[in-house]
Amino acid sequence: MRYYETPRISIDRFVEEYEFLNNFYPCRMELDNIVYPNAEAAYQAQKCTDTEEKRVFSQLDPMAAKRRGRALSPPPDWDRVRRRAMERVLRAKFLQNPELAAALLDTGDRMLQEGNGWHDLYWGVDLKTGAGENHLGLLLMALRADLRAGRLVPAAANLYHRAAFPGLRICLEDRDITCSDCACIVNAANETLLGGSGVDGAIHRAAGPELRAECRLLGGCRTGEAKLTKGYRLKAAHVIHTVGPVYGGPDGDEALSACYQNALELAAAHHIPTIAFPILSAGKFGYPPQKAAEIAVAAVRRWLEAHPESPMTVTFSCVQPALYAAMEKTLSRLARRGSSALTSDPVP
Ligand SMILES: Nc1c(N[C@@H]2O[C@H](COP(=O)(O)O)[C@@H](O)[C@H]2O)[nH]c(=O)[nH]c1=O
Repeated sequence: MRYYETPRISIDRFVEEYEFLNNFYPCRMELDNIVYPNAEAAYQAQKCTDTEEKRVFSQLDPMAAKRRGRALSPPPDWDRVRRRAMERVLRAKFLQNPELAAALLDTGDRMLQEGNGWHDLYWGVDLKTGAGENHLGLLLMALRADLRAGRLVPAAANLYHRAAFPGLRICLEDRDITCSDCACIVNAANETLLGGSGVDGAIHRAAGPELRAECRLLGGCRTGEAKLTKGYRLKAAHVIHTVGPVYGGPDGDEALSACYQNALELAAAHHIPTIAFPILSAGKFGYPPQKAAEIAVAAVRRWLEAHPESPMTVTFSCVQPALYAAMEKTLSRLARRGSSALTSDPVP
């Protein structure tokens, strides 16, 4: 039985399908005219008084933001104002990402506790001893109550950027793949196909338990292979699950290319016209961003070029700034070579 299948009154770790409650969860939010890629970056930036210093955080992945924030000397009254700073960040995160507000409401009346093993007794509680003040959990529960009572209202849609590379039949977006408008999204699954952390947990949470029930019937999936299910509560009608390789293993790059090619083959066999990929193996499986980006683009290009008659357009959904930058660089280089037009517009 996996963590999220255990019947429970409280949610006492922000992992797997509850990872969206974690400040490391990738999601865009704007605060004081700066757009951040995750709540950790937005929070750590609040330690800076200088706007240009704050702006540096708009490009940081959560771990880099945490490290940089720790190295700063915070304002003298930080201990007094940090809870209020976190409240503003959480409001921005959930009100500007309506799908996350809905997921927070879906936690019902369950106690939210940021159980951790790194002895943060202010924002969370120690998983072993249960000691801690749990301010992050308390703020999330207060926000949930405000949402439920209608005192706070989420935006109608979230903000993201989309770069089109029409000559390549490829787009790049910096929004969460679970919000994709494509007919099919690709899940970076593990071999069990029963859900996990990262994008896998996010897709299972957004699709609902019916997805896990269908996945159970599939008998797992080997690295490099791809399997199709319905999308259930997702906007996407289908999900293709594929298992990328862990970085550094033998034949990993070939297996990674095979994931893209097999997913596209399966999509085409089901007459799926639009498909969104995350950058496979670039999260917990450890591929460096540039390498993962180059393999992703090369594999998709190879398939599209081999199928000129196919109506398929491919979107890469990429919420992490370092990965987005690597993808943009790789696609722009390719588009220039193909002398294709390049547009980049904020949406909606
Ligand atoms: N967690 C997350 C995304 N994570 C992205 O999915 C890819 C696989 O990472 P991993 O799941 O760690 O193996 C990787 O490119 C990572 O940046 N994407 C999204 O749209 N939404 C999410 O909630």
